[in-house]
Amino acid sequence: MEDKQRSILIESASRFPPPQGVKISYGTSGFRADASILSSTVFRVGILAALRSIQTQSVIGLMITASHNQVSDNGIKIADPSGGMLTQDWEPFADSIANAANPEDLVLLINEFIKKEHIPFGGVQSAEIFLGRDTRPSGESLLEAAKQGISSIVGAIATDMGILTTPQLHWMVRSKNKGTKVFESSYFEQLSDSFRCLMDLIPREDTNISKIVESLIVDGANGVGGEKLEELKKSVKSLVIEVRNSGKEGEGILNERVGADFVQKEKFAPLGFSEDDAGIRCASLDGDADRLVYFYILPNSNKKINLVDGDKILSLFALFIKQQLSVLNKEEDTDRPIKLGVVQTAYANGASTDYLKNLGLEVVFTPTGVKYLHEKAAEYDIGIYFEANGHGTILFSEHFISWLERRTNELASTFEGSEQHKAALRLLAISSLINQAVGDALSGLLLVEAILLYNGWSIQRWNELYQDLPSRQLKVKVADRNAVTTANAETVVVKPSGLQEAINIEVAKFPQGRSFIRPSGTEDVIRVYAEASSQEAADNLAKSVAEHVHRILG
Ligand SMILES: CC(=O)N[C@H]1[C@@H](OP(=O)(O)O)O[C@H](CO)[C@@H](O)[C@@H]1O
Ligand SMILES: [Mg+2]
Repeated sequence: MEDKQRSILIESASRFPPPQGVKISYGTSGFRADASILSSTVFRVGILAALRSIQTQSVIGLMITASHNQVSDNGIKIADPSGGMLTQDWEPFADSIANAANPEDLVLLINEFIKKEHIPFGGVQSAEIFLGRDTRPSGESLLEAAKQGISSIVGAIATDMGILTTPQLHWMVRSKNKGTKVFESSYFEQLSDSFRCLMDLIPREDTNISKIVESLIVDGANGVGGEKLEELKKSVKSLVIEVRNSGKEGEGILNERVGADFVQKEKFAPLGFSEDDAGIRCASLDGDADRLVYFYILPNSNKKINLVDGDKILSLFALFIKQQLSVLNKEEDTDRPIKLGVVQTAYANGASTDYLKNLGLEVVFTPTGVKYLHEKAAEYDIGIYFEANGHGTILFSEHFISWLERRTNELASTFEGSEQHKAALRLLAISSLINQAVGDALSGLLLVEAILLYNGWSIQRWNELYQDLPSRQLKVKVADRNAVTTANAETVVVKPSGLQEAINIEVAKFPQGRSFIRPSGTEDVIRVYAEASSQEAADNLAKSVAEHVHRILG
């Protein structure tokens, strides 16, 4: 490293001292903590992003958000050139620089890493980083810290893309690196055009549209998603969407008893909804709009809901895509079978997995965290992944898209307007509607709406695809959550010894029982999940497993 570069780094890093006595770690999706201790982390991630941009010769994204966490928290997520999450190989480096005690140690770590990764550092170099942030008040000063980190690498520039949802920023990074338009207006246009295309392909004669025309009510978690949905609404006139908790001044606090995480975990209507909404199709976004769940309020139930979670969104998508593929390939065999795969985590409700397998689909499991699901889904021609909490998308391989485009053109010239042609057009529209970079509540919502309209289904009909097994999630605070290691997509505890045996004994006591534990990657707790044939049984199983965790880990 040249002296000039070194002194810029030392000087700027000294303005962002790390918090004393706190270890910050790169979690399930980036760094997250109380906003007041994050400026040095964000500054250092700015440096990392610049190095990643130099190495990949591509634009990198930094999103300042703490998603569904409380408003006083914040965090930073990194988008790689494809628009996906930062490559896992770089996570240890992120961890180590975030915790470097002083500017000298920081420079040392950077130097070592540049050599190890053969980053073409020094001389003439350029790097560009797109920055986005959600609506948190701490976002502005953290944005400044990120900019300072970026500009402390010679040749690196930061481009502020403004207040965005996380998936919008990932989409922009992906688009920029593919050489397509990156404006926010282009994002909205792509979504609304492909949605309209799906609408136009609904067979008029057998739609039961009248059944579900009543408006959709969306809980925006008082965050950025509500605001953006108001924008998107303007160009999808065929949908009647009412946005509540939209983040407007005075409407409520970000993620406080609102949002997808609250709705999914509590199975209770968010603030701003009442018994008057009973039976109506409702959806909820999380604080940075990368999660989506649906629900409807049960009448006379004190705002209890039936939750239509990520597993059911996944099932709706998988069923529709499978149907379209079978129409497309009806008469002649294609040159090769199309590989359709579904990716879930251990948190997926067992009933959803059974349902998907009964449809004849290939279902695979990965550890928790979208980075794992996304990577796995990318192995298929069409890979559909969702976490139960509502984060997921559908990935179409480049190879499959090219094949589909060729096929669509062939069909247009031979069987224009045929069912096969329409199925091909629908699949193409889906590939453009659904975010290819990362799970996106806004694009997911439009696809759900399009499929419900196509099927003529109410939310109640959709919910009946299968019945969830009762489940319970608990958190247990322990001395050191990292003492737990797991295997088999986190379903088996390897360490500490004896714990898995204890869980097995509990599980065997309950019909349809299933339970697993794992250390959270975003909170300092052990998570316990249990499923059984009745709610009482699931609650009891979770409780007894939690007791073992407490006994063994203290
Ligand atoms: C059970 C659960 O919902 N876990 C969530 C949560 O991770 P944990 O590692 O469980 O804290 O936050 C992640 C990031 O949003 C999300 O990917 C994941 O699914
Ligand atoms: Mg989120």
